[in-house]
Order: sequence, then C-alpha cells, then structure tokens
Amino acid sequence: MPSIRPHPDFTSLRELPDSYAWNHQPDSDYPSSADAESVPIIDLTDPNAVQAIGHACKTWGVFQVINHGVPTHLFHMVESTSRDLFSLPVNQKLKAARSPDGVSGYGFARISSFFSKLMWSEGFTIVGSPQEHFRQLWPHNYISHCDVIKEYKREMKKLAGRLMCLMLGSLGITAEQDIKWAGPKADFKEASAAVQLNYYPACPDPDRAMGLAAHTDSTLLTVLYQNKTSGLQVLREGVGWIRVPPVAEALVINIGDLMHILSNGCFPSVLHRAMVNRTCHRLSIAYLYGPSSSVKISPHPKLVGPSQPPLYRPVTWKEYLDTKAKHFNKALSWVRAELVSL
Ligand SMILES: C=C1C[C@]23C[C@H]1CC[C@H]2[C@@]12CCC[C@@](C)(C(=O)O1)[C@H]2[C@@H]3C(=O)O
Ligand SMILES: O=C(O)CCC(=O)C(=O)O
Ligand SMILES: [Fe+2]
Repeated sequence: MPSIRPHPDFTSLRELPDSYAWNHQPDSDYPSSADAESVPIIDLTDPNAVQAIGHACKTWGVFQVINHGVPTHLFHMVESTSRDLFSLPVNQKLKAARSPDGVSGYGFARISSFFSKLMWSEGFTIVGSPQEHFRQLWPHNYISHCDVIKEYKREMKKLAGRLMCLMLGSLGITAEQDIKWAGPKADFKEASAAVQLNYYPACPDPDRAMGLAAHTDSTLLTVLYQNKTSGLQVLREGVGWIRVPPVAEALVINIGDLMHILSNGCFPSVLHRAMVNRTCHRLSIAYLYGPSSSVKISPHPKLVGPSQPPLYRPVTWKEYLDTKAKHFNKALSWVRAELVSL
C-alpha cells in the first residue's frame, strides 16, 4: 500500500529543497505597473453597495468588504485556533491527516497532485463538524476549538447569504422570487460550506517558492480572512498578478466557478495564488461557500435568451468538485464543452 508522504517540519529547513523550487520568475510575473490598479474595497453599509459589487464581480472577480458586521473577536479566535493547530508537532498533526480519498483533515492542498513541485504551505480542511479530527489533535480541549469553528461558520454563512443577494441583485435577480433554493426567506439557509485553514511558514527563499499555486475556487463565492502578512495575488487579464493587501477588518470575496456558471459567465471566477514571505509566516482562513448537495447550478434563466445561450450544463457541487479533481483548471471549460458536444 502506498504510504502517505508525511509533511516535513518547515521550521527546520534553512534552505529551499529542490522539491519546493518552482520555476517561476517573480519579476516577469510582477509587472511594476500592476500595483497601479487595486482590488476594489466596498463598504457594505454604503447605499450603492449593490452597484459597486456588480461592477467588481464583472471586472475583477474579487473585492474586499468592510463594515461586514462580523465581530472582530471571532477572527482573533479562529486565528488562535489555527495557530494552535499548525504549531502542533508534525506527528500530532498527522493524526488528523486527510485520508487519500477524503476531504477533511490536515495535509497539502488538494490541488497538489497536479504539480510536480511541493507548495510551501499546510492546510486543514473542515467539512461538517471538525470534532473527530480535533479530538485527535487536542484530546483534552477540542470542544472550545470546535465551538470557535461552529461560530465562525454561522457568521460566515450569514454574510455569504447577504453577499449572494447583493451579487445576484446587481444582475436583476431577486433571490426571493428567482432562486428557489435560496429558501422562503432568501437567506440561503440550506447552503453548505467548507472551511480551509491555510498556514504559510516563513520561507528561506520566497522568490522560488509557491505558497498555493494559481487556481480558481470551486464555489459560488469564497470569503477569505488573511492575517497581516501579504501574499494573496489575483490575475488581472492583460495586466498581470496583482497583490491583494491585507486591510484591517476587511474580508476578501472571490467569485468561484459555480457563480461563474450561475451568472452564465457574467461574473468570471478569478485565478488567484498565494506567495510566501522570508520573515513572516502567513495565515488565511477561507470559507468556501456553495449550494446544498441536491441543488443543480445552471445559468440563470434571466441571463439566458436568444442572443445569450446557456454556456454551461447544470451541475451539482459534488459533480463539479469531481470534475475539478480530474481536470483542475480546465474544469469549467469541461462543463462547457460537454454542453457543446451534446
Ligand atoms: C469544497 C472544496 C473546495 C476545495 C475542495 C473542497 C475542500 C477544499 C477546497 C480547497 C481549499 C484550498 C484551495 C483548493 C483549490 C483546494 O485544493 O482545496 C480548494 C478546493 C476548490 O475550490 O476546488
Ligand atoms: O491564502 C490565501 O490567500 C489564498 C487561499 C485560497 O486561495 C484558498 O484557500 O482557496
Ligand atoms: Fe482559493
């Protein structure tokens, strides 16, 4: 039976091993003009938030939100749980390792299998309750960590539902009337989500390393909290990689592939990646938000007409994740190509 390759202890490495050296050239990846443009920051209490969000989703696929109403102490708590987790000894963390065919648990990012080089990061994926894994990690005080995640999920779910209404609203779609699976209160109560804790240790050779390789999220939207260390970049068509700097109290919102499908391509999902830092470690917490398992996502009828044929076939979240696991960054075109070949 093939053994799971244990994750090395990053803190002991003084040089970048060849297995972590990517052949990217940071300078050409980083046109200096790129910083002339920056990802929009939107105040959710602004009466014009709907228009601003619509514009950001069409032209950027990513924006930051402030005044989102999520209590600050929750970020401190989830950050502290993440720190406690990633600072455990490797052998302890491996007790909660993600199994080869599983989704939840500790390990490399799922997309690692598509690359020959290793990423300079560790991740912990939570789908459903983290209790079983947390009990392995902290036999005596797992309950408080579980409570933090539960509370975080509850707040994120509320925010994600609000963002769905705002995004769809900007396209003339009313969640109450036009989206059955939004539920009677249009609060997307049945939606589901995964929480991904990401840790990027300080790296002896950051220019040659990669924290998390370029990808789009297989979600409707992703809410990302990042600590004070920068590293997130998004690809801007015709411009290059743009940094998404940490802004105090702000959350980064990404458009995912399922929103790309639902909006029939009006809101393109955004390619993003995480770079690493020589002196500071970095933490990020992604709330990956999608529909409940029974829902098929397809281009919304209001966005489809004689001059705008549906570009994608209907898919459930699970079907899409399976397609992603096989075809990675070509998954969207795969869902599209299948329609064309019908
Ligand atoms: C619900 C999801 C979404 C997943 C798969 C599954 C659980 C873990 C998510 C992530 C989190 C890290 C980046 C990503 C690309 C990865 O490798 O694992 C994401 C992936 C996706 O968005 O496709
Ligand atoms: O760490 C980051 O900034 C990006 C994380 C991310 O893209 C993800 O978890 O999907
Ligand atoms: Fe992502």
